Amino acid sequence: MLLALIYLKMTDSGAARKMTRAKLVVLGRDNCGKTALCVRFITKRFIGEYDHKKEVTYGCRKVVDKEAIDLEILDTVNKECVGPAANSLESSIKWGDGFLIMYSVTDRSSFESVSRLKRLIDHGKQTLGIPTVIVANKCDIENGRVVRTEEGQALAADLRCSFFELSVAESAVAVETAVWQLIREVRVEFNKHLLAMDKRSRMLQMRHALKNKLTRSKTMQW
Ligand SMILES: Nc1nc2c(ncn2[C@@H]2O[C@H](COP(=O)(O)OP(=O)(O)OP(=O)(O)O)[C@@H](O)[C@H]2O)c(=O)[nH]1
Repeated sequence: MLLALIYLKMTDSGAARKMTRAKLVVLGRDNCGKTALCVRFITKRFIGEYDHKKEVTYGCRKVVDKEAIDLEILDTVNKECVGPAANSLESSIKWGDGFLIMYSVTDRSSFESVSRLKRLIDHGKQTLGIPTVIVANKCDIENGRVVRTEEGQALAADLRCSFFELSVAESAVAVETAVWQLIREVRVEFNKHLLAMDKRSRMLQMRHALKNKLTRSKTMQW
């Protein structure tokens, strides 16, 4: 009874907290369409050619499921996993809350690098279940396709990631759907984390309150 009362008192004050910002990282082999996807998501426009060989972080505010969110989106450049590039990739992974791994259906080596990138994320975060979406791009180039849709689906199922096959060139909606899915998954993780923190802090408060109560009743007996 005493425990229940203390618990009720503490949960009364629990205000709903929302995720208001998130950091997303776009990974994938060169030329698979990472920059095109970031620009398409932010501006809704498709720009054919980009001249960037450096990492860029874009900032934007979007409303997803009626909740505003400030996003930082890191558009990485393709990195081999040796030397200083590996350190930079490691820090990008540590920085991010959610990951979008891209490949092009016209480039088998980009498809083959997906598993390696996912392993690096799992290793960098030291846990499984990090929000990760796999995007197969350039499905508009049907005659240049070398990776079948089913191969992408099977890989994503194997790695337990959401999967989208799309064309950044043809569909702003498809790009938005994929990035929104990632944001939703980041939100789920954020809420899980909050719950775990709340549970821990409630346990500590309960322990503290109980200790005080016991000390007081002992003092009264004297
Ligand atoms: N046909 C077609 N071309 C695309 C699509 N998305 C991107 N491209 C083209 O693919 C090329 C590479 O796109 P980027 O966005 O620069 O690719 P990236 O992954 O950022 O490349 P790096 O900066 O080298 O890492 C550009 O010529 C784009 O116009 C698509 O959906 N369909």
